[in-house]
Amino acid sequence: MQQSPDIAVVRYGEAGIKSDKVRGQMLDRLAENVRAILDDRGIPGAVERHWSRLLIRPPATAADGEFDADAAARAAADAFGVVSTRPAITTPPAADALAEAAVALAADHPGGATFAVRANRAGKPEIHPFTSQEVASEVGAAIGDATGAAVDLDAPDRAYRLDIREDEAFVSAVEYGGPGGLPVGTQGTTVALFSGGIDSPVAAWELFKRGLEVVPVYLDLGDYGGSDHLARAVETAGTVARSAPHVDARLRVVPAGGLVDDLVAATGPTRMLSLRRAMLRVAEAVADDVGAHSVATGESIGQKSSQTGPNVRVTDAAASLPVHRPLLTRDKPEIVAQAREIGTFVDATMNVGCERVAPEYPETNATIESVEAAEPDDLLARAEALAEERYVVDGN
Ligand SMILES: Nc1ncnc2c1ncn2[C@@H]1O[C@H](COP(=O)(O)OP(=O)(O)OP(=O)(O)O)[C@@H](O)[C@H]1O
Repeated sequence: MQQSPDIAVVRYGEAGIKSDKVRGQMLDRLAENVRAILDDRGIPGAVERHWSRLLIRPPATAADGEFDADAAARAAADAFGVVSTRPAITTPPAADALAEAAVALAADHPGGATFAVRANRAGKPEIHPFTSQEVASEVGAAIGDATGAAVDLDAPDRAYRLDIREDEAFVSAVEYGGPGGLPVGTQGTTVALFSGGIDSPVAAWELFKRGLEVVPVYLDLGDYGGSDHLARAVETAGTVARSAPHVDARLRVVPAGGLVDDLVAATGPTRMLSLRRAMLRVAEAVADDVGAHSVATGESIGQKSSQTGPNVRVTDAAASLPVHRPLLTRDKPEIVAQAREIGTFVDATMNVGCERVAPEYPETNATIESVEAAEPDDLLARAEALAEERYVVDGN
């Protein structure tokens, strides 16, 4: 019998609790997304939908030993909608076969580590001559005999998992956590204002996580921006898009230096609000072109003067599409921790971009009237027109 993992088992979350029709559509999409990640990373694997899991098996064309179940499981764990993945050994659904596979996996059981066996059985009860609990203790006894390790059912150092179905079973000792959420492509498209700083990449990641296709838009602020600022945006956009390689999430760059220069010359305390309003209009114009239903930012309430409650009202008044702010209620340390975790945190804080455009004494409690009175009359129309000048930068 096979003694090393020959399959990757993929568990999904919320898609599984939808109505049959919606679940079917979501799982087709999830399977497609996992295939795209495997292709993008050059990992062979045939993705199947199967009962309450996706399975990744060796492709029909794979030579012996060419399929790397662990690599497939690790890659699939990046797909939005996936809760966890496990490289596993396929066995017949019989207790002795399950025990043999588990003992094979226990060959590298760390010395002194405790373990538990978790069994999950589906199918008609009469098919298997055991309950989940009975088979778990039988397999547990075999692992204990082979390794001398102690059982800890509450907080084991390692869990051996048995996924038992009517005609086959899967035994695993390793589990990779996925992001959860919904499969990308199931919730339409949004245009995200993307500076490449700490917040907007995390916001884009959160939007992907809820199944949206994200089109990132960067405004090049001319003398207030800089090539390193743009390079950072390209790099972080590429990092976020790695989990959805079949979606066109390349950075759209809009040359906005002239508009910013004029805004700096014309405005004082309300400048950042006018800039944010112009940004929203650029994003809306792009949204119209790409068929997006909304726009998004990385703003968090009260984090900056332009993001106070009253000021958010003023910026939103320039938009007609819904403005999504996935980080609205998040604290900065949490956002920083998440940026590190998803790989978008950039160490050097650049003193470029919005920080340099900001006035010395920014307004924190603006009214729509005061902002409109200060900003150039043609600002929003000019912002819409600028969207036409966008170009695409591919970070990969
Ligand atoms: N140059 C830019 N191009 C596109 N969007 C931008 C740009 N600068 C800011 N934004 C958008 O405006 C939001 C608020 O920007 P601001 O600089 O005030 O805050 P921030 O918390 O530093 O954001 P970030 O960390 O995302 O740069 C950003 O999250 C982003 O959505």
